[in-house]
Amino acid sequence: MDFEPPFQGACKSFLQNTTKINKHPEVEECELPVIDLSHLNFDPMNREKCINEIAEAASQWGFFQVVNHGISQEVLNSIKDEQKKVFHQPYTKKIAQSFLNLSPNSYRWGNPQATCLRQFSWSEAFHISMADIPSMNEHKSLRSTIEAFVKNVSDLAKSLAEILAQPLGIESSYFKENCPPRTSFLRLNRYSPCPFSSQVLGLCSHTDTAFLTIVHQDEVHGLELFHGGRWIGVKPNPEALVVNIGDLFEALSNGIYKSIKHRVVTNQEVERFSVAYFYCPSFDAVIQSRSTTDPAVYKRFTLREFKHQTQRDVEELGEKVGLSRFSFDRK
Ligand SMILES: C=C1C[C@]23C[C@@]1(O)CC[C@H]2[C@@]12CC[C@H](O)[C@@](C)(C(=O)O1)[C@H]2[C@@H]3C(=O)O
Ligand SMILES: O=C(O)CCC(=O)C(=O)O
Ligand SMILES: [Fe+2]
Repeated sequence: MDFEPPFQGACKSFLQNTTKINKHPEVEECELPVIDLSHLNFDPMNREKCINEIAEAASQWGFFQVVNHGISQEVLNSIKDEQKKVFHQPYTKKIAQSFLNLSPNSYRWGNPQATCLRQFSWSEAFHISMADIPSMNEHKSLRSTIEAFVKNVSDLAKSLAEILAQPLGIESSYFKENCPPRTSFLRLNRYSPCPFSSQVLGLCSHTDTAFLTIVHQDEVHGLELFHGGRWIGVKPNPEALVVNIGDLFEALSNGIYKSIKHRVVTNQEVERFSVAYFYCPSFDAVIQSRSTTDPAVYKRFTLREFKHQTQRDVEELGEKVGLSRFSFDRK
């Protein structure tokens, strides 16, 4: 059987191997907390209530949805159309570095370092650093759509981060100082239909390395999060964007906000697209709890140290270990 996209090394041999991972059990779908951001513009009482809802969701779920987020449906639809066009190009074209004029290794299919099926991701992605967008000259409509999306989503990410910082007593200038416009990045995801959907994940279980991530998912089910000891499916809501706390906010908040494991399951028939904006600081930003009352849960680290550790873990173990590497409790 020929596979589109092509498999190199790892996945091919995992699939030929008779050892199977457990079939993903049917999961329940949930309505994540939905927060109406228009309440932030109402009277102070409504605003306060909305801020509390956001902080509550970040600590109870690590995930929530936002509506009236300020990004038009037109921009969201056009990013999906543009995504479709680039992903539907032949693999050999996408893998060529000159394709979108991005930095090396921006396009990836699966994760070649996976050591077993559980770690494999049946998906392809473009990582687009903000610094690379101006060079996407040959794909003008993709570039202008991405610019329109980024203009809106970066403001939204900053506002949400500032709101989340308030109850922690973190000064509102923190994000302005630590997250210059070029340090965040976009990940365009495509999950192609998978003939082995009961065995292979679209994106293996992970937490995000960011302060927070904003995801626009299409109407195809796939995103699941680990909550209350089980996997729960996030029902696609076309009006909403999904927001999740990343590792950096969990550390900064001294574990109050939770960076939750999530994954994407595959589907046999239909392809699925999503776009994720990872709100990140500069590499040398120091991530450290500001709590004056509770002992620090995590050691102080820079994003550079965190990324190097993740890279080492992915190379040696096939997956990211994440924040527990920096925990004071680590045995
Ligand atoms: C193999 C891996 C790469 C990844 C960490 C992981 O163990 C599994 C998911 C990957 C992911 C997906 C979202 C983000 O793009 C990312 C930076 C993250 O935090 O988890 C990547 C990781 C990566 O590319 O290093
Ligand atoms: O595709 C999705 O819904 C989520 C993607 C994701 O978790 C990621 O890109 O980190
Ligand atoms: Fe993620």
